[in-house]
This record gives sequence, C-alpha cells and structure tokens, in this order.
Amino acid sequence: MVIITFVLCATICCICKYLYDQLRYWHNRGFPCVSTKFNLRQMKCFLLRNKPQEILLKETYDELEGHKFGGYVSLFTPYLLLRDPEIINNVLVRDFGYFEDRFLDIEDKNDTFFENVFAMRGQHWRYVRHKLTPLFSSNKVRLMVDQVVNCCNYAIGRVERDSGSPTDVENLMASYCFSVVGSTVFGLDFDSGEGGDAKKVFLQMIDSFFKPKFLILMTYVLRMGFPRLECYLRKFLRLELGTPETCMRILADSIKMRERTGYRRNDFLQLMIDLKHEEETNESHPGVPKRKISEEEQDYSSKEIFGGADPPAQNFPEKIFTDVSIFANSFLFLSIGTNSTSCVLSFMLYEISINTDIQDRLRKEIDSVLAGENITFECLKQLTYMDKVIAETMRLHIPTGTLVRNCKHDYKIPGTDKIVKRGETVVVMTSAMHHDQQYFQNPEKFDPERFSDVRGISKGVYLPFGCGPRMCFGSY
Ligand code: HEM
Repeated sequence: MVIITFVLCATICCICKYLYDQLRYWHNRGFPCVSTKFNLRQMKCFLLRNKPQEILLKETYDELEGHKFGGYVSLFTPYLLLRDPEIINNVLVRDFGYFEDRFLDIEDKNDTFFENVFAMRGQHWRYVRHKLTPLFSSNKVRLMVDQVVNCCNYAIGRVERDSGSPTDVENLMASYCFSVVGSTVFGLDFDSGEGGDAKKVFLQMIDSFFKPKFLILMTYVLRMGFPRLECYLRKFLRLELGTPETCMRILADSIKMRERTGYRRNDFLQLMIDLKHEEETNESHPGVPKRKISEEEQDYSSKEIFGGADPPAQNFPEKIFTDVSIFANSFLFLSIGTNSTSCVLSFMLYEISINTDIQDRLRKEIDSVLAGENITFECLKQLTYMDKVIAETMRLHIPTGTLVRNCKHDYKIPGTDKIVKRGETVVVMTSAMHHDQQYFQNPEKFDPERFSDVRGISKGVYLPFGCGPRMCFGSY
C-alpha cells in the first residue's frame, strides 16, 4: 500500500513538474514571453466558441508589443510568435529549408484527411507540391473560366428568383464557391442536380470537418496541449474527422468511369488521375495522351525556391497518387477552397453594402470592362479596382489568421543570440499584423486605396495567402 501511494504521489509530482515547466518554457529558455500562468480562459473560449479566435490571437500579439518575437503557451504547448516582418520573411522564404513543415512528425496515416498537401511533410510534401503546382497555373485556370461563369450565372439566377426577400449572403456565397470548386476539382455539376447526392454528402463531410463533434473537438483541445498523445488516442479510438467512405465511393466511381470510357475533363481530378497513371506505369494510361511536363513544373525544381534545401525528386520510390491521396487532396481543395473563398466574398459584399461609394465605383469599373459581354480571363485582369477591394477585404477579414511552421533543424535567429530548437513551432499571426497600426494607418477602416501603391506595404506584413514555397495554391 505504501509503495502504491508512493508511486502515485511520485507520478503526480512528475506530471505537475512537467506541466509547470511547460508553462514556463519560454521563460526558462530566456525568450521574451507572455504571462506564464495557465490560460483557462483561452480553452473555455475555444470550447464554447464564444469569442473569435482572431481576438484571442490579437491579445497575445499585443502583449508582446516591442519585441521582435516572443513565446506563449497554448494549453501546455509552447509556440514562438514572430512579430518582426524581416524575421518572418526569413523564416517563410529565405531560410525555408529550416521551416518547411507545418505539423510535428506525427503519423496521421490512419486519417485520410492527413494524406493531403497541406498536412504532408518533408520530401513527400515537396514531391506532391511539385506535381500539383502546375495544376494552378494561369493557363490551367484560364481553361476553367467557363465552368466558373456557369456557376456564377446559376447564383445570379438564384438571387433573381428570390428578389424581394432577404438573401442569406453567407449561404449564397458558400453554395456558389462550393459549386465552383466542385466543378473545377471533381468535374461534378452540383447546381444541375447531376451531383445532387454528392453535394449533400460532401457538404455533410465539410460540416463535420469545420464543426466537429464534441469528442473530436476534445481531441483538438488535447492536440493543443499534448499533440502526440492526441494522435495515439485518435488512432486507438478509431476517430476520423468525418465519414469519408461515401465520398470516397463517389470519387472512386468518377475515376473508374473516366478510366473505363477514356472520358477526360479539364479539372484537377483529371490531372491527378494522370499523375496516378504516370506513377503506376511510368507512362500514360492506354488511350490517354501522355501528359506534357509544363514549364512551371520544370521551373519548380530550383534550389532557391526551397530556401537552400534539396529540391524535390522527379520520381518517388513509393506510389503517392493513390485513390486515397487523390481523395484527400480533392477534399482539401473542396473544403479549404470553399471556406476561405466564400468567407472573403461574403465579407466583401458586406463591406461594399455599407460603403456605397466603393460599391458605385466598383460597379462602374465592371460595367466599363465587361461592356455587357460575359466574363473572360482577359477581362479579369482589367478589373484593377476589384483587385484592391478584394485585397482590402482580405486584410480586414482574413480567413486564415495564422501561419504555422515547425522547426526542422536548430535555427539561430539572425541578429540575435537566440536559437529556435528543432521541433519547436513558430507562428505568424497574420490577422493581428493586418490590424496593426504600425503597418496600416487607421487599420479598422475599409480603404481599398491602401493597395494603390503596394510598395508602401513592407514584405512580411500583408500575408493573406501566406508566403514562400508553402504559400497557398489558390493565390496563383
Ligand atoms: C481567398 C481564398 C484563400 C485564402 C485567403 C487562402 C489562404 C491560405 C493560407 C493562409 C494558407 C497557408 C499558407 C502558408 O502557410 O504560408 C493556404 C494554404 C493552402 N491553400 Fe489556400 N487560401 C484560399 C483559397 C484556396 C483555394 C481556392 C485553394 C484550392 C482550391 C487553396 C488551397 C490551398 C492549399 C493546397 C494550401 C496548402 C499549400 C501547401 O502546404 O503546400 N486555397 N491558403
């Protein structure tokens, strides 16, 4: 009995000591840091979802005012917040080789969602990014404009049908973006009813991803404090972030149909199917013309792009473009593409509805560029005021408020004696920087004219799409 009590007490003491050390992590490392007290309020806000994440992030950012970087602890996990634009630029671009991954070296292989380019690490990520980059080139996007225009016309029709009654803009934009991405990624026409069932299934899955069930939410909280434990627990409980079987079946049917009939469509799914065949046979599928290696793909092999790290291998020993990873990437594009784009569009409509002078100017530009014709890729480039309005919307209402990188090798922060250790996580709070008076005068004002002369905005300050080799695909 005495031994058991002793062991129990010793274990509790060790755990308490570990947690205490975690809270004082940055203090002990000699870094500037925010309060070392356990922040229960942050966890409560996260669980109850009663305070936007951006406000919590800004509070941490403001606490470190006057420092180029500083540490904070979320639950029990230490993060190093970068506040200085030059350091940010070094980490994301110049010294990318030290910071190429987002996540810890945790095997998430049991979860289909983690087989995608956002979550992949190291050589896997480089190879897949290298292969997928040309899919987002302006040439490819140009070929998809007709599909986007169709979805746009459908959304306009919906507004006209409902005219006279209030429109739920968030819902309208979500449905519109979902159709655009569904059409360009999967080749499914969600609006016509052809993809009716698929639309329902995919929407349910995206919903469970962004509004997870309580048990999954708890594992997220656990992940903030004990990422490895969370991963093992999720594996043990066989918890998936959704129920991908039905979605996978829809996708697998679509792949099989294309392989069987030789039907080709100008979408991302097709390009990934071609990559799958390339890996399987080292040449194109019978009846399918060999894929041309584009200039972008060739350019994407230089050492400079990877911050001095090795460029990706042209071939990979394992098969990467399996049905599972095609599904994971397609789902990623569908979820991340739909959510971030519809969020920006909804906020843009909100801003121009309360800033009617901006709305009038925008309408005049659209009328003069389109002159009653349909939208083409060429006219998009002439909509320069529209560009500024979108840029300003993304400054004020950025959908992804943080950029995260995991340190791969010990890294000395230039101009200081501080070392970021391998395995530590650095964070850039883009939403907080976009609202920082130091960089944007009168930051809460919606003013597209800020983007008339982008030279006035320093590097590493305005980052709606991130920066460096890991920046967003959607920004091309
Ligand atoms: C307004 C719309 C969008 C915004 C604001 C946005 C923002 C971002 C941000 C901030 C990142 C992280 C970048 C970094 O860590 O440096 C990211 C990554 C990514 N985004 Fe987007 N995004 C948008 C639309 C899209 C669309 C439409 C797609 C694809 C269909 C997409 C696909 C991706 C992918 C695949 C990544 C991961 C890239 C990698 O790790 O290599 N995004 N996005």
